[in-house]
Amino acid sequence: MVTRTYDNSHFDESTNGVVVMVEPYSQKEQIQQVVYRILDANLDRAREGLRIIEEWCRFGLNNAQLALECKRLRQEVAKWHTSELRAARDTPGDPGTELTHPQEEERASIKSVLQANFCRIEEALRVLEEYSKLYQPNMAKACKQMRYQVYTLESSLMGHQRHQLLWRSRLYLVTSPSESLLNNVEAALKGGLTLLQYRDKTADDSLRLEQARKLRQLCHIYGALFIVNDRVDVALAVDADGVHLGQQDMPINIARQLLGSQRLIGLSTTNKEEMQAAIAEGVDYIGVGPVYETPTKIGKAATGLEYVSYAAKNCSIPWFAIGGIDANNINDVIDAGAERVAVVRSLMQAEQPTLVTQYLLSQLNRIKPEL
Ligand SMILES: Cc1ncc(COP(=O)(O)OP(=O)(O)O)c(N)n1
Ligand SMILES: Cc1nc(C(=O)O)sc1CCOP(=O)(O)O
Ligand SMILES: [Mg+2]
Repeated sequence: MVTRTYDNSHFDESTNGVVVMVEPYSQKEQIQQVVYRILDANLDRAREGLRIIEEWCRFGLNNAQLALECKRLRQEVAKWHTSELRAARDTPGDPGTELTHPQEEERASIKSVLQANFCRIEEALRVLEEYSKLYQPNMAKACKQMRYQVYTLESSLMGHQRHQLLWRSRLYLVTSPSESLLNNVEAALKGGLTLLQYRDKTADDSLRLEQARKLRQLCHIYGALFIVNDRVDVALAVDADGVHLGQQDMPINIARQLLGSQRLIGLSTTNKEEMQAAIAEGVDYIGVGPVYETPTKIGKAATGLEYVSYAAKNCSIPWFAIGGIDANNINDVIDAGAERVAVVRSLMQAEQPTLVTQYLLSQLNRIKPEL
């Protein structure tokens, strides 16, 4: 039976030139087909991932600039998706189509959808970069460039997401050491909390890291922002959304250099001068307090409601009234002009943190529900 020959190396002298049976493809061609299939599959993967991100930028964020950047990248990837590569596709013969990971079947939040798809695009571009070296070295160079452009897009989009959520957050839970730290925090997240700060002034670093990692994971599941108090190194180590600093902590410009422009930096302020300096230094939000004296921060004199009223009139960035605020006095703080508050004891010592979270949020949402 004669099928096909591709080169003279298949001529069999022992049979006097009678071709008995030849491989349908030479080994070189077979490898080439495999490379084409890999390129085709990963071009598809990168294009799909970019489309998923683009849809969020366009419909979720209404952000034309980010959507346009996705579209540009998608078209750039498409340019390399030639008919030659598409022709190598063999979906029925691909054992990978049945393989899914349980994590792919469920996503906890938009943030995880975006992160998973950025990973997918970046991986696909890395595969394309390596295999296209066997195909067209120009394509390898282009894929490398695109991968770096996707990293930049990821950083802008994730930074944008963080800032949006910060502006929308009205209640901020600052933790205190507790046996039921994770349970309390999860209960508050269930009540609608979107901003959490891990604060423990005495834990040793190994416990601090372990707790920070667990809290970050919880926040990730509930789509909330996770901030670390005082420690830029811990924030970076656990990939937190940002850090909260006080007037005596690391200077803002150094923290910014370490954290970059996409992570959040909050600063405590107790008077107008500190507020104006904080805004000038480019922090993302400030604490305004202590409104009332509080055993959680012994030795810091209360600023009273006047500073809250001043912040309401003069602060151009998100600010959180803090210090002694609870379900009984929150309306006084709101009446003085606060739209956002931060609490420790009210939630960390609550018997039902979910209900208290819901109550505090309901009071804060009475004013300007559109935030
Ligand atoms: C939201 C918020 N506001 C203020 C503080 C206090 O920060 P700081 O003055 O650095 O004091 P410590 O919390 O480090 O004791 C805060 N943590 N969060
Ligand atoms: C950690 C902290 N910082 C403050 C500041 O004004 O800078 S007040 C404060 C403690 C707030 O705790 P509670 O809600 O239990 O009163
Ligand atoms: Mg501090």
